[in-house]
Amino acid sequence: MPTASLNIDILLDNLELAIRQQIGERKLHNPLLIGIHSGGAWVARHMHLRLGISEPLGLLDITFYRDDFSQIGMHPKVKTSQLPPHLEGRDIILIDDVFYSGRTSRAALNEIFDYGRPSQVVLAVLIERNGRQIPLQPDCRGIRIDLAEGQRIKLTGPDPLGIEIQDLAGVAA
Ligand SMILES: O=c1cc[nH]c(=O)[nH]1
Repeated sequence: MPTASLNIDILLDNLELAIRQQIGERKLHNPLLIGIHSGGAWVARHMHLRLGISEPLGLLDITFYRDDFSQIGMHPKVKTSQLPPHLEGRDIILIDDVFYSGRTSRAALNEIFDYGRPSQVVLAVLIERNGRQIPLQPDCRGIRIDLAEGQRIKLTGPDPLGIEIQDLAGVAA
């Protein structure tokens, strides 16, 4: 059972504003938007439209870059990464839905740097929650929330329809 719901449109508005500020402050030139599969891809699609960027959106599947890859089973569901061949010197806005431990962002950065050496990378997330495990943090966020132990953020599809804070104790296994 959800204990609270978050308004997606308000979070998307906040994130768009925060990204526009970063573009100005850091003087991002012709930024390339990259969404992390799967939750980051829909957020990135919204930002891509809202910011009116004509270059196709980049998409990143971090499965092979996960630090727990050896433990995630024999048949991981892998989507293809779609990135321009040259990231050298580019200004990149890397987008995810939820920032939690920081490990997904670490994996995404490693993959990006294997394609080339960007000039700048800005990390933008719809929701930043507590629980960081490594020294990375987003530059832009739609909201920052502190969850209690045993709570999680659940995005309900499609696209998504809703964002709920759930008590894990109330979620069927
Ligand atoms: O590398 C990663 C990415 C997400 N979650 C993990 O535990 N490790």
